[in-house]
Amino acid sequence: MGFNEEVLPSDRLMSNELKEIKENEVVVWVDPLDGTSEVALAVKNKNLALLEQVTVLIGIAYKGSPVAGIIHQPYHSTSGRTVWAIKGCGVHGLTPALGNTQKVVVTTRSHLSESVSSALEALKTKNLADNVEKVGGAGFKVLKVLEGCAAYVFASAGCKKWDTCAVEAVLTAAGGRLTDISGRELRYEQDVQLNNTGGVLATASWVKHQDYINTIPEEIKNGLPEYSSKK
Ligand SMILES: Nc1ncnc2c1ncn2[C@@H]1O[C@H](COP(=O)(O)O)[C@@H](O)[C@H]1OP(=O)(O)O
Ligand SMILES: [Mg+2]
Repeated sequence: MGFNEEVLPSDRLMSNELKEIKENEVVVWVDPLDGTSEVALAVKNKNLALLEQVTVLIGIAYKGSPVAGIIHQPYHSTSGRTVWAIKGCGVHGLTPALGNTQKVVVTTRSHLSESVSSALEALKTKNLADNVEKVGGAGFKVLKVLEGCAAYVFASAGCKKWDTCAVEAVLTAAGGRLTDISGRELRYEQDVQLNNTGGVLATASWVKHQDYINTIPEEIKNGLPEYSSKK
């Protein structure tokens, strides 16, 4: 990727801050097919309803933080939809929910483990999860959070930076938050570890992210350390 230096510096409308961006400070994280297991299952079982859970994710990070994201959902309704956000410019393609009567938590459909189940049980006891829905894909789960679910909880490693960059940008623009399950920020520099080894916790704007972090037991958090090297 490169900038067309003949065009950008001559654009008088562009702020100095934008002109000073260096190429190596920008990383684009792409997941061309998020929800791979769901595609496979949809084909195998001829269950086309599962295709709704498939998304294409494009996230742009600047100095390690997501600043823009696109979540394209090709099988939404009859013609698909594209939900996108740029930092400071709001969310487009969907109107984020401002609250809900129930706190529904979405989690993995195909990568369930003991730590995921234990984290969900702990959240239930503190009334942070009235119901749990198991659906596929990081993109689809964050769309569910934007549309009225309280949180997306994945207390397990395995999810990658390309699964979370775009969705974090869109969720943050809607007032929500996405971190690992210990509350650590996810980093998106080009040499960062690819796996989100600390799990994923995404919350809607109308719940307290910190309540979810405080409630997930320490032994689960300790079982999901973060590594600094590229994995
Ligand atoms: N153990 C794993 N191995 C590979 N990918 C994983 C794993 N766990 C999660 N993911 C990725 O994170 C996304 C969210 O996980 P889940 O649907 O299980 O909640 C998945 O769609 C998958 O991306 P992908 O479908 O692009 O391979
Ligand atoms: Mg993916």
